[in-house]
Amino acid sequence: MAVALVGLPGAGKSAVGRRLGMRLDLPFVDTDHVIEQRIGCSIRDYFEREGEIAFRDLEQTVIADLAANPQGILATGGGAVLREANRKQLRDHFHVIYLRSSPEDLFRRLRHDVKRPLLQVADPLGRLRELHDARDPFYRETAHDVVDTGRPTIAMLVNIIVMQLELAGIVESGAHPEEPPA
Ligand SMILES: Nc1ncnc2c1ncn2[C@@H]1O[C@H](COP(=O)(O)OP(=O)(O)OP(=O)(O)O)[C@@H](O)[C@H]1O
Ligand SMILES: O=C(O)C1=C[C@@H](O)[C@@H](O)[C@H](O)C1
Ligand SMILES: [Mg+2]
Repeated sequence: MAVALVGLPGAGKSAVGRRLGMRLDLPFVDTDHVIEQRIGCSIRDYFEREGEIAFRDLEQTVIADLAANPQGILATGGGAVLREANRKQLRDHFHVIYLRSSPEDLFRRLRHDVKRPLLQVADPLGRLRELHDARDPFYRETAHDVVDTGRPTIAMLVNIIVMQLELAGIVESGAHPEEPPA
């Protein structure tokens, strides 16, 4: 069983993916972390040094490698869907969930962020709106399911996704009950 999460920067792919992996007792992999391990520096530094195309080439190689042996929960980079090859690899080898968020919600979450290279601009909200408009069709094209992240907490999103995976027959119904609140 392999699930991939797609969505804009800050949609919660890493945060939700990690918790989903714990809930389903599955390994969690984040393509951004795999890339950082390969390049030995932060994505932000790599972007500045080598440029976006070099980063996208590396991202495509990492996604192809992971799709050759799909397993667990995969959080993808926010721009992974920009290349058709990645959209196909993800859709063919994973059950893909689009974590959809409005640019305004993302801006609220990320306004103090300094790690996301595409948002280090004078008008990050405007940038998020542009990214949303440009990428939303690609996320939808890639995804088997769409989950709105505007109101639910991360824990609620994990419950919603587990329910969707049960309905799709990807996860056995009732096999992964919610942890009782501490
Ligand atoms: N539903 C949510 N409610 C509240 N906070 C959230 C929610 N989803 C994510 N966050 C918070 O927003 C921030 C960004 O989330 P996260 O790093 O998981 O995004 P991402 O989709 O992995 O982004 P990127 O594509 O840049 O890697 C984190 O601090 C996370 O805890
Ligand atoms: O939205 C994007 O294009 C990116 C998102 C991050 O996850 C990283 O993959 C990188 O910073 C590019
Ligand atoms: Mg992430």
